[in-house]
Amino acid sequence: MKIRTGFGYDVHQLREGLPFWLGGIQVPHTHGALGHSDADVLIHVICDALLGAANLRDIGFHFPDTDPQYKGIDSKRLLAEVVRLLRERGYSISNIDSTICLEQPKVNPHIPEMQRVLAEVMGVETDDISIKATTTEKLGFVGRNEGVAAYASVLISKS
Ligand SMILES: C[C@@](CO)(OP(=O)(O)O)[C@H](O)COP(=O)(O)OP(=O)(O)OC[C@H]1O[C@@H](n2ccc(N)nc2=O)[C@H](O)[C@@H]1O
Repeated sequence: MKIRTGFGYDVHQLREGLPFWLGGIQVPHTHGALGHSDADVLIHVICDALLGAANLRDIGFHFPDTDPQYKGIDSKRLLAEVVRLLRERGYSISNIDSTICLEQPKVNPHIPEMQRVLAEVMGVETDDISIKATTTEKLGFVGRNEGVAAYASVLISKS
């Protein structure tokens, strides 16, 4: 049995009037995330953690932000492809832990739905996906509501 860990980190700017996709759902807010795709920072860090665990480079390597086919793409499709890449190499996902760094809005009310949506995309149990949130006490770009950051760590295994 080979057990490997992976880690992901990503940031997106927040802009007024954009849709705020986070954890595979749209979160009601005055601002949304800016990006080439739907800019779902939580999905991106889970993708990077999974790719890193399997030593398959990173999300930008597989889905370049210069490629028109990814313009506005639903990041759940990127996640499904990353899971496919791991599965075809014999890896299974043990568990994921993540933290969203965001001053507002509160993420807690949306976490159960995010877990349900992401578990379905990845073919895992909701209990395998931990999602947490924190402010940065008004410090830095997150504290100034200029952006959203996220971190994820994963454990994958193959027999
Ligand atoms: C999801 C996508 C879909 O197109 O776009 P966004 O919606 O985030 O914009 C991309 O995969 C989002 O890739 P992401 O990796 O977050 O973007 P960037 O931070 O700009 O990095 C793009 C690529 O450049 C590489 N890179 C980045 C910084 C750096 N100093 N040197 C590098 O070689 C990274 O390894 C990555 O492969």
